[in-house]
This record gives sequence, structure tokens and C-alpha cells, in this order.
Amino acid sequence: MTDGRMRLTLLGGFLGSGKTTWLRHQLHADAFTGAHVIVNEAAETPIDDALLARASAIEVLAGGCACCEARTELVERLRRLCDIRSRTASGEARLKHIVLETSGLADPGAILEAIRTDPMLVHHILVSETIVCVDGLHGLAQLVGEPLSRRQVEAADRLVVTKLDEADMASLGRLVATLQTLSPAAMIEGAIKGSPVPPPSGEGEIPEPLPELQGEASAIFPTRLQLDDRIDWTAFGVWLSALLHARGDDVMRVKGVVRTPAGRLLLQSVRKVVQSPEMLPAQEGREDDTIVVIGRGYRGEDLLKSLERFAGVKEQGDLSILRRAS
Ligand SMILES: Nc1nc2c(ncn2[C@@H]2O[C@H](COP(=O)(O)OP(=O)(O)OP(=O)(O)O)[C@@H](O)[C@H]2O)c(=O)[nH]1
Repeated sequence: MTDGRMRLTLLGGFLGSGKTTWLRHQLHADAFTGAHVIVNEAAETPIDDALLARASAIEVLAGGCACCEARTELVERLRRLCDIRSRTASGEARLKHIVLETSGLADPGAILEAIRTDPMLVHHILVSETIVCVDGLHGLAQLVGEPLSRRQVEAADRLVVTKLDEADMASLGRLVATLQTLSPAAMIEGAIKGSPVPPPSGEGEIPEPLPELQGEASAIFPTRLQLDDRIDWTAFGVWLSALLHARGDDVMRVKGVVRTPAGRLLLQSVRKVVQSPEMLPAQEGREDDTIVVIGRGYRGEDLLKSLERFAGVKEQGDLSILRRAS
């Protein structure tokens, strides 16, 4: 029941937990038909929208989390959608549903509050469900060490435990038991690459003890590496593997779309787990060759210097493999 208001589905979850993969699958399965999708990315360079081409309408809110830096921008965009809706006669063309995929650093609770306390949005939008993806491989460690990941789970109506194909059953059972204690009312589902599968049972499992955490550890931030076509890809691959091997706990997420002689390639990793590169269809007017590295415990410029030193250049003496980093 939406009492005439537009529904909004909030899709959250920690960095790399599988939100885009899950949403992509839902869109292919024709769930959320006709919905307007908003993708929020912490980094300035959007990547996820390239993967969600099935959405009937998609917009990107990049360069900050919708729960903090980009909160005002989110509210403005939602107001704009409400305006458009109010001017559209009721019927098929009238927008009924918004899906908001948050960045992996967003606290869904703060977004819910922003919507519910806005005098205009509260009359036009009903948050119908908060779905939170939990990484089947890294979720337990995130719950232990990251207060944000706990807040995300606590805000959920539905939890989707992802990567069931990769995680081992014993730790999955423990993860589910921990989720049940943190968010007892939430429905728990499982997913493999976005397809729904029965979740492991948490029955009889002992939940992971969660230590009291004194606030957030140091801030997690994105660094944008803008590559140019003179980069030596083999050296880049070695640099990335070495970086993840040495600093895989600090470098939480890497993702980017690069142009290679074979076509557009999606590169991504979550902690030390690197996904096999995926070919993407050509897309006019996109600014590719950008890699976003998200993490903490290092300086963005040091990352850049290390790549410049390591990944080398094809031409001797040319150190300009990177156009820009922020
Ligand atoms: N093996 C396996 N890999 C998965 C599954 N779901 C997602 N992945 C991989 O996990 C990585 C992160 O998935 P995304 O869907 O981009 O995660 P996200 O939560 O949208 O990431 P951010 O927006 O960066 O926070 C990608 O390499 C996916 O291919 C799964 O069920 N199984």
C-alpha cells in the first residue's frame, strides 16, 4: 500500500558487497519495471551506471555519499522527480517507483531520515523497502571492524547475502546467525551473481562476538586514477596485484572501465579478490580509462606515485601515464 505516494526502494550495503550485480540481475529479470534508478557513487567517476543499462531511466549521483556530502543533492533530485510526477497525469507514464542504489560508504538510516524529514518528500515518497547486500566473503570481518557495516545491516528490511558460490558454508552460517542477532526482523536471502538462492541457515550457529567500536577508524576515501593509452597494461596488472597483496585490507575496492585494444574492459576487485575482467559493450561519449581506488591508511598521491614508478611507461623518460588524480 503506497497511499498514492511513489515507492522508493533503498539498496545499500558495504563497498563491493554486490549491490550493482544484484540490481543488474533484478533489472534483467524485469523486477522494478518502469522504475527510475538513481545510482550514488562515492567517487566522482561513475562506473555502475555502465552496468545497469537495462534500467528504463537511470541517473548518477556521483562525487559523494547520499547520506552526507551528496544529501542535499539527493533531496533536490528526488524533489525534481516528485515535481515531474505531479505534472504527469495518472496512468502508465506516471512514475511509480524509484530505486536508489547507495554508495558502499552510505548509511541508509541517514538517507531514510533525509527523506522522512523533508516536508515535500514525505508527502510524495514512501520508502517501501530497504535492501542491504552483505558480502558472503568479507561480511563477517566488516561487521567486526566497521561500524558502518553494522549500521547498514541494522537499517535493513531485507538482507541479501551475496557470493554464496565463493564463501565457505561454516562462515556463512556464522554470518547469517550474526545478521539475525543484529537485525532480527529482517528477511534474509542468498544470491549468486545476483540470482536468488536459498540462504544458508544460521540455526545452531554461534553469532560472531562483535566488539564495541569507538567510532569509525580513519576515513575511507576514493582516489581517481586517470590513465592514458600509453600505459603498459602488463605492468599495471602486476602493480595492482602487488598493491592488493601488500595492502589488501586498506585498499577495499578497485573499479574502473578501461579501453584496451580488445575493447572496453571492466576491472574490479574487493579487498584481495580480483574479478576476471569483463568486456563491456561500446558506449558513445563515455569517459573511460578511469580507475577508482577506495580505501584508507594511505595518501592518494602516494598511490599515484607508486603507479607512475611501477607501471612504467612505454616510452623511456615519459612519466605522464596518468593525466589526473584526485
Ligand atoms: N563470485 C561472486 N562474485 C560476486 C557476486 N556478487 C558480486 N560479485 C562480485 O563482487 C564484486 C563487487 O560487486 P558489485 O556488484 O560491483 O558490488 P557493489 O556493492 O555494487 O560495489 P560498490 O558500488 O563499489 O560498493 C564484483 O567483482 C562482482 O562481480 C556473487 O554472488 N558471486
